[in-house]
Amino acid sequence: MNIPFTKMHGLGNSYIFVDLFKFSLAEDTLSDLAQTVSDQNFGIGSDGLILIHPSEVAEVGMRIFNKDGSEGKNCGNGLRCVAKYAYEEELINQKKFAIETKGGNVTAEVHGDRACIDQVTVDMGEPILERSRIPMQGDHASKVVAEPFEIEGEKMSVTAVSMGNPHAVFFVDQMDNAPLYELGPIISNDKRFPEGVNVEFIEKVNDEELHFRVWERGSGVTQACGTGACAAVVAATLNQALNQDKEITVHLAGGDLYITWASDGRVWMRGKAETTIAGTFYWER
Ligand SMILES: N[C@@H](CCC[C@H](N)C(=O)O)C(=O)O
Repeated sequence: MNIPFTKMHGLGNSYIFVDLFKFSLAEDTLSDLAQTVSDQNFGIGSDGLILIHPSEVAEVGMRIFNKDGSEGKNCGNGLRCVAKYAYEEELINQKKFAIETKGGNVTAEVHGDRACIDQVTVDMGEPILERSRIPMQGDHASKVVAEPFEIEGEKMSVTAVSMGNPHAVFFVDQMDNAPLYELGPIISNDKRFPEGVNVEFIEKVNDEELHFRVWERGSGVTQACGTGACAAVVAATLNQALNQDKEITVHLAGGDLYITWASDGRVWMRGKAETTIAGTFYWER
């Protein structure tokens, strides 16, 4: 099979995008395809696969598959790339439009000329804080804010936020000491999170900046995570480390994202989206 693709990234969080407005893929191939294209030796090399598809409830739809072939429900960096692609490729004519995800619909606005969209703002909607909707085990209606969390003998405290996908946020005094590789994969698969979880370590720099590192469910350490950056700002605000309504600069390994948790409850994300290669992937399953 010859599959036309575009490789794009948001701050180094890279995905192989297949445009299902122009090409079709069978449902039972998607998980294998995600694993194959993501492999840097046998495929193209990426953090996963994103499908851009026609939607009945929005102008365009997005599905995200992680590197291990599991399907996620949302992807902040992917959304900015989908918005750039949809506008540049003339799937959409207006600069502001809705995108369907399995974690809910969002609204994106592209900035720049059709030939070159360099920034995208996304209204990511309201964070979900009830434990059962993260989902996380325990008293279902309660919020998980600075809750004691013991793992591998380490006593930590967790704040859990869903941005359509689950995030467990941990604050550290110094990012260099964050146990990203040691505890990231263990927490991500811990049974307290029945669907797994994206794991973020956050260091507060000042009232307007956070340092951020992530272990993504299904993909491992990545350069950036857009939904994770949103969850981090929500978690920092809930822990009284930040004020609502202020744009916060989140410093990720691959660059900066600008996140606002507005007092009407909605989370806004602004940042870059970039295209690196387009081509054809030859795949024999
Ligand atoms: N990189 C993404 C999130 C991708 C999905 C995630 N690994 C999950 O399984 O929930 C982002 O930018 O938000």
